[in-house]
Amino acid sequence: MQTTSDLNIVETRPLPTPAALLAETPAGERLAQFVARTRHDLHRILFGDDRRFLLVIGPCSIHDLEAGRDYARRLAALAPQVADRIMIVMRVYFEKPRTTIGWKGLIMDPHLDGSHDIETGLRTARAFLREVLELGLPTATELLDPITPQYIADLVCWAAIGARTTESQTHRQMASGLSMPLGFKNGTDGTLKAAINAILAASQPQTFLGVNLDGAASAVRTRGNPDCHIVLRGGSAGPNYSPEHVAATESALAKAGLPPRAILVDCSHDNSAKKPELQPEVMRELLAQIAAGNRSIMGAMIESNIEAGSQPFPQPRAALRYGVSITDGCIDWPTTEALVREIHTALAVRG
Ligand SMILES: O=C[C@H](O)[C@H](O)COP(=O)(O)O
Ligand SMILES: C=C(OP(=O)(O)O)C(=O)O
Repeated sequence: MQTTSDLNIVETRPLPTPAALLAETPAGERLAQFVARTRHDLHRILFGDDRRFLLVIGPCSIHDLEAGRDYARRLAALAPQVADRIMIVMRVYFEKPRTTIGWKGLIMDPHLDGSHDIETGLRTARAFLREVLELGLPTATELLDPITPQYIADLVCWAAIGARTTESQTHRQMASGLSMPLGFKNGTDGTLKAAINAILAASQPQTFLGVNLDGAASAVRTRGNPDCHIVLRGGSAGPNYSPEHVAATESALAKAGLPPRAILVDCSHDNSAKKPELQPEVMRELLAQIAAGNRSIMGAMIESNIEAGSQPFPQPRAALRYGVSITDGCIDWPTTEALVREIHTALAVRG
């Protein structure tokens, strides 16, 4: 018989079920309460009932657990000092979308050697998210593979759909079933349409193919996620955080029948021309807009790590420098700490 399928498949390796990994690393009642409370607070910040500023901040990706812990401990010590005006949520990013190819994150390749031990990746991601929550720090992550959420979403307070997948029906359907506030990035071309369509689609009930907690292929029916919003990250035509861009975003949201005041600005990516050291300047520009009366910039995203910049990858693991990103460049910890304090001071104008 002529074989007509799986011609390009090398191996299909079954994974533990989501239920098995959840039982192995349970959230526990205390952390589940913390996640639920944080999501509620995020909803109130994003949609206008809470005057705190949302700051999603942390490494572009987690590749070294010890450095990730070190970063999380520093952020957890800083967060309470500014908590009256800023809600800090740590970027705990395990899935990296690539423009062409490259390391796809700790879930896909936890040993950083191309062995793609996804089982260990999922297990490690769950355990690390729990550690961050244990520090009292809310968690943020990008959700990329549509099966991943079953393994980790209960430990995630805020999620992003990235610029490369905002236009994907698969991701919009997945978002419609997710339980946390979720930001859709604008497309890599810098236009808003895909993100606005995504918010509309994700707010509606959807039915799609997924897996249940026992790992069985399932038809998943959703209610729609009412807590989706836009994230401005710039695009190929340049940044999109100026007052004019923000005003245009407000009117595009209003025209689509969406709340015009739930905008998060990513200071990194094309808003800083991929030069991480420019992020504080972008942030200062946002603070100037807020001081001038802007009421729609509800928060910002910053890529920050222990050390500045990024390092080439792949390279031998032993040669990697501690605390330096292996994906996008970041600002270092001293810059981060000073910037967070500066944001806190500047936000006094909002009362
Ligand atoms: O935030 C991370 C990157 O910008 C994104 O994953 C794309 O990376 P790449 O263009 O290096 O593949
Ligand atoms: C991949 C990311 O961003 P974007 O989708 O905006 O490129 C990210 O925030 O890690």
